[in-house]
Parts: sequence; C-alpha cells; structure tokens
Amino acid sequence: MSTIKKDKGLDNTLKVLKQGYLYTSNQRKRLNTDVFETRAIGGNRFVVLNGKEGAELFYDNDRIQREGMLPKRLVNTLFGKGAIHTIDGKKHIDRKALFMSLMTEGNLQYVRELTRNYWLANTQRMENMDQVNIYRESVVLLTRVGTRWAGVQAPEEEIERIATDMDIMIDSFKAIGTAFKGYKSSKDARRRVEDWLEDQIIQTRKGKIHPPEGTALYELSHWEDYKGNPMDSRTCAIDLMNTFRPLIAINRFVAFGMLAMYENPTTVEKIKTEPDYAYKFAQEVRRFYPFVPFLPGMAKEDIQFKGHDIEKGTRLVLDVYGTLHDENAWENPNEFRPERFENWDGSPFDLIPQGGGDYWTNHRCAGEWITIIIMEETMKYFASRISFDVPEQDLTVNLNSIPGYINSGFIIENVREKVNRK
Ligand code: HEM
Repeated sequence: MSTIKKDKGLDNTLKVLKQGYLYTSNQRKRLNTDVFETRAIGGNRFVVLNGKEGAELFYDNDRIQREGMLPKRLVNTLFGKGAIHTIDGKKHIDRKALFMSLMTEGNLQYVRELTRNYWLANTQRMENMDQVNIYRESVVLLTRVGTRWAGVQAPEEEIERIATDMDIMIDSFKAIGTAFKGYKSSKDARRRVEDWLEDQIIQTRKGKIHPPEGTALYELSHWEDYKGNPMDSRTCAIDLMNTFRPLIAINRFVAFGMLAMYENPTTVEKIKTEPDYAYKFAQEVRRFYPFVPFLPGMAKEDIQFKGHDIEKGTRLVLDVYGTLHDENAWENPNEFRPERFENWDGSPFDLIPQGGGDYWTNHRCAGEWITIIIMEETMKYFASRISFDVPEQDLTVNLNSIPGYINSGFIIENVREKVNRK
C-alpha cells in the first residue's frame, strides 16, 4: 500500500477558494496522483476522490457515511436543518421514497408543460424590455414554474421577492469554510421562506387550503414516516422547499445553456430539428459547466482504494467537477460536444453534476429528470420560438470562483417572437 500524497499546508481553504473548480485537478497534476489529501475548513484532513471509481466508493452506503458531514453554514442556509440531505440510513430511505413518489409521469409532463407555457407567455414581456438578463429572468420564471408545480400558493406580487430569497440561499454555497458576509441575509431569506411554507402546511393539515393530491405540498403535508409519525411542520416546510428551491436553481444551467448555444452556433439548428438533440445538449450543459464543486463524506471503516489505505473516520470529498472533466471517463472533456451522449452507457458514476449512485437509496438528486426536462424545453424555446441579439458583454465563466457564473449573467436584446403564420 502506498501513502497518499499531500497538498501541504495547515489549512488550504483559501487556496481552494482562489483556484476554485480547478484546485483539485491542479493538485492531481502537480502531485502526479489520482488520490490526494489536503487540509481545509479549520485544518480538517480530507482525502479527495475523483472519477468513476471514486464515485462508486463514495456512493457505497456500507462504507461511506454522509450524515453530519455537510458544513454547518450550508445546512443553515442552503438545505435547512433536518433536511433530507442531512440524514442517513433507514430514515433517509423512508423519506427519500416520498420525494421519489413525486416524480410520476403526470408530474414530469406537467413541469414540461409549465416550462413551455410560461416561457411562451413571457415573450411579450421580454419583447418590451431593452435588455433581458437571462440569469435573472429565468430565476423569476422558474419561481413561477416551481411554486405552481409544488402546489404552493405564491401571489403574483410576491414572486420577485421569493425568487430573490431563493437566489440568495442558492448562492450561499460560496460559504464553504469561510467567513461569508452574506450569511445573515441568507439565513433571513431562509426564515422568511420557511415561515411562508410552514403556514401553508398547517393550513393544508387543517383542511383550510386544498392543494391537489400528487403535489409536493399535499404529499409532504399528509406523509407519515415508517413509524406512523408526520413530519413536524417546520421540517416539513424545509423539505417542501427542497422540492422547488433547486428547481429555481436551474436558472444557472439556463444561462450556461444560452452561452453554449451562442458559442456553438451549429447546436441551435440541431436543437430545432433533431428529435433528441435538446436532451443531449441539456446533458452536456450539466456536464460541462461549473455548478456543484464537491460533496463531503466520511469512511465508516478502513478502506483500500487504488492501492491506498484510507482509515476509518477519514473525511472524504468527492470531486464532482473533476469527475465531470475526467479524461478517463470523457473523451476531450474540455470540449462542449452534446453528441458524446449518443453512445453514453448511462452510468450512475460518471455524469454526476447532481450526485450519483441510486435515486432511492443514495443521496442522488431527486430532481434530475425535472432538470433535464426544464432544460430541454427552455433551450427549445430560445432556439426556435424567438429571435434575439447578443450585445457585447463580459461572457467570462470564471472557474476560479465558486459558484461558477457568467460574469454578465447572459444578456439578450431585440427579442421578437418567431411565428410561422402561413
Ligand atoms: C440546478 C439543478 C440541480 C442541481 C445542480 C442539483 C444538485 C444536487 C446535488 C449535488 C445533490 C446531492 C447529491 C449527494 O449528496 O450525493 C442533490 C440532492 C437533492 N436534490 Fe438536487 N439538484 C438540482 C435540481 C433539483 C431539483 C429540480 C429538485 C426537485 C425535486 C432537486 C431535489 C433534490 C433533493 C430532494 C435532494 C436530496 C436527495 C437526498 O438527500 O437523498 N434537485 N441535488
């Protein structure tokens, strides 16, 4: 067994934040190794796993613990206390079945229709705007889609505020291991949204409001765990939010998708004309652009991995971005090429922008199908239903900062509807 090579330093957090999504691949190259260790977030030792084999190990529930490993600040802002993301074992599998039960054919078809219709209905508004910032426009539009899909009552005059609160929470994953000046505003946003949703859960349980069966609001309000207990109303509000806050976060992929079409103009015609192209395009956007950087876990037992000993209790990090750009898994990983998904084998361990493994037993994202559907419909809309210009702007995607952004947000102007009236 060989020792694991180290990135020396008592605490490399600042270096991680400075090098961003490229920190792990920089270290792998520098140290000439697949697996390395580093110290970060208060000097804690982490072993960094990468690639398909790294993901396979990370999603082995017998060997890896997830509960208790997410940074506290992220739990307080992004996920919520007691959220599905923070629990393991029987309790997790029980509650995860509730989330997965929302992914019915009917609910997936509905989110497709909502996305298509809301974009169409939004055309006139965008035509009347001097410039449209796609990042901002889609966060608001997806707030409409998400609240409607979840069966939650969101008055029109509140939509902009809810969208902003969601955006603040989603952004808070920049808080990994540092003093984060947005921490308070993020916690305030969370409190406002939790209050609003808890009220609707209480009213649903009392029979004062009547969300349709099959909606997240109805199903979470009436759900009982394997011991026959309902969720307390606050935890229920937190997990209700976990069904549509991440849906709103798809706005980041929408902005990246627009950039991908702009920089690869031949894809636009293919999205319009080739039946499966929007699907392949959506998959490639999720693979190519920076969103979730890493995921944390811990070894439950002594593990041997790629010729290294990893002791029980070792903190582990799955390098999500690195795996999505791993040369062993993806040919020319730094090229944007939707065609690569023509022959993809559907492995649960290489395309992991939303986690990997099994939906029902691992922490893999419950909303992956929704994400692909929303991306397909949104990209089809922009490719075929409107014309627009892209003015000069700063389109840099800065890989050295987490989370990844297009500096300008992606701005379009002169929006016009394309209608074939013949
Ligand atoms: C921008 C799109 C999205 C991204 C980047 C994303 C990313 C992720 C990631 C990285 C995880 C954790 C995987 C792990 O810990 O192993 C996760 C879990 C989760 N996601 Fe998503 N997600 C997205 C969209 C959605 C949507 C649309 C929903 C709506 C249902 C959703 C609901 C969830 C839930 C409930 C979990 C917790 C699963 C569990 O702990 O078992 N996500 N997501």
